[in-house]
Amino acid sequence: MTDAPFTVNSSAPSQSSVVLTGITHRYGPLIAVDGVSLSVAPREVVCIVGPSGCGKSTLLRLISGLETVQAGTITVDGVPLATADRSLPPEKRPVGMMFQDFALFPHLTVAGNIAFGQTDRPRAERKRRVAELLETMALTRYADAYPHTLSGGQQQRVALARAMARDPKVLLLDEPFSALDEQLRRSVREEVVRIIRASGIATIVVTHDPEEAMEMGNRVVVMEAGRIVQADTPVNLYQRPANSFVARLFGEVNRFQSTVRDGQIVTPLGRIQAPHLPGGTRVEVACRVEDLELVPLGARPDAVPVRVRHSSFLGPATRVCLDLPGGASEVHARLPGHVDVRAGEELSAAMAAERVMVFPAE
Ligand SMILES: Nc1ncnc2c1ncn2[C@@H]1O[C@H](COP(=O)(O)OP(=O)(O)OP(=O)(O)O)[C@@H](O)[C@H]1O
Repeated sequence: MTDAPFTVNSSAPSQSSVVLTGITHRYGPLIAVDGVSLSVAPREVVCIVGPSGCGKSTLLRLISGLETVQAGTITVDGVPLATADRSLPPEKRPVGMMFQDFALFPHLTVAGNIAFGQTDRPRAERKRRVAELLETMALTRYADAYPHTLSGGQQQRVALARAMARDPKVLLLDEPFSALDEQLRRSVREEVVRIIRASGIATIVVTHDPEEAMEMGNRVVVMEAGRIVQADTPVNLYQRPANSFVARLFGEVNRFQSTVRDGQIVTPLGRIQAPHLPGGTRVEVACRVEDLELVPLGARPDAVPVRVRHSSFLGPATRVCLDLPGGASEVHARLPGHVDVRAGEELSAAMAAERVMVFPAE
């Protein structure tokens, strides 16, 4: 059984580049960001993930200066960018931002788009930087093309080049791949991550896609209702989620409400040992669908008889919907590959005990 940790670790290991401390932001009566503290180290890619409206974009807008800080502080390399009293204008911040619709200027060429905003640099230096970025992004031969003549992936790289053109200390990417179709998204994502990692710029990516967050981030920050619920490595988020919300964000789970009695928790899928929890504690037991084991009926004494309601072949896995005894509720299992089970078939199901999660009942 996994003990769910309730602490929130949102600090980067060392030498933080971006540090947010106690950021709270309201829109009228609505608290969009609620006491967020977060550090991102140089070379680190941190992904912020959470449902629509949880405050992800507001956080990015506060760092970039598009929104004024009301409470808390934001520093980059120890230099304050914004407090409730003082604020650097967006153009003075060492921050590059890329938006979900790329926001390229249609009347400027690719080179013109990348050069935009570098007016504080001598012309020769600006040209050199644009040429360098065109090469990094494999866009040199499109330098004089206009954005509408480029593919989605190419436009994406122009937008990234523009965000990187002023050599920012921090890159902010807001839903960077949502305008791309599914097939293109994966390859462009890999490309973008490679470029970002090679640049060494501390990067914050906002996404609502947990898989994207896990794939891109050294650390993933989960937000819910304006707060950080957990900030951790993808492995820890999956294996030791702080609560049921985080567990469900990173995969489908079977959930049961129960109460601890005599150091045990009884669920429809068997008993779980919980010697450290006081009797009477209300808990939620969660078991990922891939951690529900199916064996022939009667093959294991600790398994519970179930009846297949239906199954779906998904390519890499087969998802099986099962009725529990009495038909009162259903559970789901996800088995690797193609598994030939038929509706009505009787099997036994058991939770992989070492991976069952127990949370305080919500
Ligand atoms: N300018 C604004 N005025 C009033 N309310 C706003 C404003 N911008 C955002 N909000 C509200 O603040 C909350 C947080 O919004 P935010 O855009 O930061 O969330 P999000 O997590 O980025 O959502 P999404 O994934 O849908 O973009 C939401 O309830 C939103 O409706």
